[in-house]
Amino acid sequence: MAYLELNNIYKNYGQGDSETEVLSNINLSIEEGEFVAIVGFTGSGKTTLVNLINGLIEPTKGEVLFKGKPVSGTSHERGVIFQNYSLLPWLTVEQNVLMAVKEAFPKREKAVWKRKAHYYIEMVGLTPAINKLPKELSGGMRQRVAVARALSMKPDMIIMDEPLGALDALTRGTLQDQILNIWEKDKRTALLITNDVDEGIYMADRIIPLRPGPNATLGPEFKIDIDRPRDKTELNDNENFKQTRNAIIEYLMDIGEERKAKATEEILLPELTPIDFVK
Ligand SMILES: Nc1ncnc2c1ncn2[C@@H]1O[C@H](COP(=O)(O)OP(=O)(O)OP(=O)(O)O)[C@@H](O)[C@H]1O
Repeated sequence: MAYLELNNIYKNYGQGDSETEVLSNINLSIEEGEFVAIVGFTGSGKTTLVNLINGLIEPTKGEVLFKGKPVSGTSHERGVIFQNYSLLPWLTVEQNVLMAVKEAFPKREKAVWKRKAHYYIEMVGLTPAINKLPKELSGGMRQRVAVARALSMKPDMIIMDEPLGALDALTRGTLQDQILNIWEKDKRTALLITNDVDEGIYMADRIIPLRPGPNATLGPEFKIDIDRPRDKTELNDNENFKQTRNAIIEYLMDIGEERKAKATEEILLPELTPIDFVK
């Protein structure tokens, strides 16, 4: 039995004439302890996919199973790191993380909550900013709070919706390593949604492209056969990395071209002769 399973998922938005099928026949199976990355174009339905797995929305057709049971509603078992930091602006760094810890471990005592919160705040390097409000932090720091908050709930599965997209290269690299450390140390299962192929190759065991929508569906998977821990500086000289990267980029470019061709077809207007004006 797979840890997370998506079987024949379809998701439509709107009704009647304005109904659009955003996701079409999505099948995905992730084993316990795996790290899978989904790469996709802007607007292809990545967030819709995350929200379905998280239980925030329901599929129009098909089923999402987590540990063999249908997903219904959100759960602490699945921790999501969103692309916008979604922190509570009136709470400090410590309070934002504490709130999550309390929610995930309601029966523990205050000292345990504090210890857990401080552990994750330290891990993302924010101890010096522990009493600051979100508005006093940089974008990178806010995202680090969001990472600490999601991980502090000790979810069985970490789901990341382009969590690092807005960060500078250095902060992004540091956070990638912190997420990988946690994943490896605690043997979690992880799903990363990204538009950065290199990030996917550096972090994941498998990369699956999400073909552009409407009717977005998953493409063939690419296995990343590169030993861990991976060294970013050495990756560029790694033959396996180069080949995998080229294959994925070629595939994405091909489907990008297909999309462009389709777009041209779709905007062709019917022949309109303004008969009334010719008179
Ligand atoms: N609640 C909604 N109602 C109607 N349409 C929606 C809704 N949510 C998303 N969509 C549409 O579904 C499509 C996919 O959106 P989604 O946010 O899942 O894509 P995405 O790949 O995450 O985009 P981005 O990369 O820009 O974040 C878009 O065309 C979007 O306009």
